Amino acid sequence: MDLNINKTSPVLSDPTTPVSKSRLGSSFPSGRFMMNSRKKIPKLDDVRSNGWLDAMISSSPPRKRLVKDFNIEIAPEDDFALRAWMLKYPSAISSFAHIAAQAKDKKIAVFLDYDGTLSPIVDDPDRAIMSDAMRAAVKDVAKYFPTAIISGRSRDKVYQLVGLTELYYAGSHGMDIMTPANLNGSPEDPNCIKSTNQQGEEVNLFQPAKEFIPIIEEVYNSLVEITKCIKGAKVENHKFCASVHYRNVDEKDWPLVAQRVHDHLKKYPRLRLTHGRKVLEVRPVIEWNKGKAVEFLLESLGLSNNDEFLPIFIGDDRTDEDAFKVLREGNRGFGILVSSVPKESNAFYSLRDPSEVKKFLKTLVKWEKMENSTSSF
Ligand SMILES: O=P(O)(O)OC[C@H]1O[C@H](O[C@H]2O[C@H](CO)[C@@H](O)[C@H](O)[C@H]2O)[C@H](O)[C@@H](O)[C@@H]1O
Repeated sequence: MDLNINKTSPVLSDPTTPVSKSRLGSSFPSGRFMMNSRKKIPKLDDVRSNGWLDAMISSSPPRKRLVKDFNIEIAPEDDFALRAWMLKYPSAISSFAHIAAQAKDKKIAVFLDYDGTLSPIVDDPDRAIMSDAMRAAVKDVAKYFPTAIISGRSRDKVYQLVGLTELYYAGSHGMDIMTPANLNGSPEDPNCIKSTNQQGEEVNLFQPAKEFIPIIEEVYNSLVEITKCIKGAKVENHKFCASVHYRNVDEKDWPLVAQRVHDHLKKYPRLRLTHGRKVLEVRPVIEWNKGKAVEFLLESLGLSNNDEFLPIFIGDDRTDEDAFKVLREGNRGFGILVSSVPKESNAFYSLRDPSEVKKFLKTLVKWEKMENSTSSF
């Protein structure tokens, strides 16, 4: 399908990593590895050599290690690796004094991912429910700091899961951002439209991939179709992107998931694929990601002056790295990676899991309250 891209669109005219070329190899024979009960299981050399399988295997800590992370059993070599990693990405809780020193005389802005950050990773994406205690902690944070959720899920879905009206929401990896209509500094952008939120208030919607809505709908339907015979596979439609989950697929069938998605996406050169935690994310080839969304929100919420504001982004996923990178490279603020196992990251600090995220958010509020009380003397 050929999309009619206008000049103001951030769509890349010459996509650097279209699914049909580059990383995935253009010589992939279509249908060669399609699942067919009468055919032998294919060799799958291509998905291996182009890195898809490695990326899929390393996309989330294996269950055995997660069990270790709950201190049930830690092998000495893992313990050593973890401690070495923690020196590079110190705990945001134990380093709080350092964070507070950086935030001195600045206003913190808080950006939060949802899955794996505010809610624990669970097998069924529809059951990734945030605890009441976490909701209360986020609500409290939003009383003191501008706070936004930037999720890979659709904006409606993440709002439904979080349910707090005091936050800003960006869904579909930042391709769907809602901000109040009355804000100063909302950029005059052709991708911005006026709308109303669920409370009937006027809002601005920034949707840089809106021309992709029909294609995502189409590809979602076909992905459902081509994965329906792979036990455990699940596809989600996030309006501006789609997710193919393989967490519940038997590991021996992961190559089939990869192959089917790969072969299918060859028909869509304007869509690309990124890896999340046991999920393949199908998204438009536009220059837009969570990092751009952070920049957009800082700008439109009037928080972009580095001398006045310190943005913090907390996330657990590869897609959060774009946000960490923007903050690190712009020397603006910093990322906090949520991980219980060593991972290379553009974040500065780490937290092990959502319960530590909650603790960090509470510490932030406590510190801000203290700062306010001492500054009023
Ligand atoms: O940016 P996020 O808010 O972290 O969203 C990323 C993806 O999160 C969800 O999938 C992940 O969490 C699920 C529930 O714990 C888990 O089952 C799955 O394996 C994870 O990848 C969501 O379902 C995806 O659509 C998001 O893209």
